[in-house]
Amino acid sequence: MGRILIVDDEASICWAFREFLTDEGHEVEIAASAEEGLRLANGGGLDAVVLDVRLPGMDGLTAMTRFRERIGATPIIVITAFGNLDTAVRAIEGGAYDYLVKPFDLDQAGAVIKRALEKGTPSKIRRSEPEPQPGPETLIGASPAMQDLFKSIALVAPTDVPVLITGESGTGKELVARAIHRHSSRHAGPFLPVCLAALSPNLVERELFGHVRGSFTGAVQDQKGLLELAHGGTVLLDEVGDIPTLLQVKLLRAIEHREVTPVGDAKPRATNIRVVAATNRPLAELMATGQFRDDLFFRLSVFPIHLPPLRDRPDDIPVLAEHFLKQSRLPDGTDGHLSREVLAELRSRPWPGNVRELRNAIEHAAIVARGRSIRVEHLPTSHPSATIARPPIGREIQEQATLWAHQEAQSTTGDETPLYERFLTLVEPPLLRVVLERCQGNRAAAAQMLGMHRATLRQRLRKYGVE
Ligand SMILES: Nc1ncnc2c1ncn2[C@@H]1O[C@H](COP(=O)(O)OP(=O)(O)OP(=O)(O)O)[C@@H](O)[C@H]1O
Repeated sequence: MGRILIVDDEASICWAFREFLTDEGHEVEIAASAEEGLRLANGGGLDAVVLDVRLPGMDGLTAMTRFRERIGATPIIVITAFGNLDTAVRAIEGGAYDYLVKPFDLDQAGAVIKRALEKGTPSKIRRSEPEPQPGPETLIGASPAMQDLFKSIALVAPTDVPVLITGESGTGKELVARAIHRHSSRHAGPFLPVCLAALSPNLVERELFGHVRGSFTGAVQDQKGLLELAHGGTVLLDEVGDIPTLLQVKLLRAIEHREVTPVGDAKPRATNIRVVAATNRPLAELMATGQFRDDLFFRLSVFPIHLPPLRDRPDDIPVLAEHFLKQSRLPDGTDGHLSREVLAELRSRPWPGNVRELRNAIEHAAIVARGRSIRVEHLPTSHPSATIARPPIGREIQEQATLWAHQEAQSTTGDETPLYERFLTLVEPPLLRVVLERCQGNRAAAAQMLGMHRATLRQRLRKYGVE
């Protein structure tokens, strides 16, 4: 049990905390401002502090340093009413044990306090500069998913572990990778993105690892690869699922041993890089089909971050749209806000191209509106939801079949039916049904379309009970 100081100017929150924590057997002190909290902290004997960011007078983040002088490593849990990446990073860097975004429930807060009392605060404390005005690299978001994302970035950035960012095209994977780099100790080093899907397979090796003179026709001089050029910084391996299988071992070696061997060279060279990988294809499925090595996957995904599609986080649409409007050199005469009708229209669209498509739509509308307020008719026409990017269906079937085969091959349920037979029972009936339908029930035509003898077709239809 501990003595906990709550610093919040909202009386209802203090009251709720007092009730809840006293019931749990803790002793609770309340302060309505940072100044009052600091005075109470002077008395010593605290086991944890819960500190709101927005306070009258001195704000919570500024007060953190002062609290640290008084309470040493005692855990501080920060509460914020709205989160952005800057708040998250400053809270974590200031040595906050964790932070809670309002509204939170008391059970959640209680669990965080309990963990803090058990484990204490991580010792690494570093000051950060507040982020400048929002710019093209600022991550914007108001949804719970984005709040979680800010927290993940704040937690993972100062470490050196590899991060795997997944999400559909245009959800902001590269922006997240840049934010991780910017808030890491490597921020003064280079950030080098490489899109593996854009390189031909034989170029990938040279691009990543470099080459030495004479290693192939045209190699007139030594050339460092990206993994060496990024020494001291971060490499973003975009579309990492597209890296040729043979190179995956070499990449794993580079990450694990921090060394690269250029094409045509025998001696490895040391390189100190952090790898962030991104993909919009599910790597687990590529692994199932043998296109992606398990060991590389586990190495890259030490800290996975998933970015949900924009249609699943509509609360981000208004803040993103107004951010893009401000970025698009707002003409005079508008106040930078969008009307209720425009916001409603934006929220109703499916955004298959995600945030990228939204940004393009706002830029388009700003041009068409020519300095006046944007109206619904200024927006480009919406694409129907059917255009939501899906992988080619053949590939999907192959991936599903592979997953199924892995599962069945391991299964011990004792089904006596041979595996091949069971597989056909899954895939044949829909095929036969569709073909028969197309041939309007004419079995001879269906057999011809299927390339199957009529008697075989008849026998299969009977077996599956297809009419
Ligand atoms: N949360 C966000 N806040 C502000 N801008 C964003 C956000 N998410 C995405 N964007 C903007 O949307 C565009 C696409 O983002 P980004 O290139 O990072 O996506 P991606 O997921 O890497 O896409 P792809 O898979 O096609 O490479 C960029 O202009 C980026 O600045």
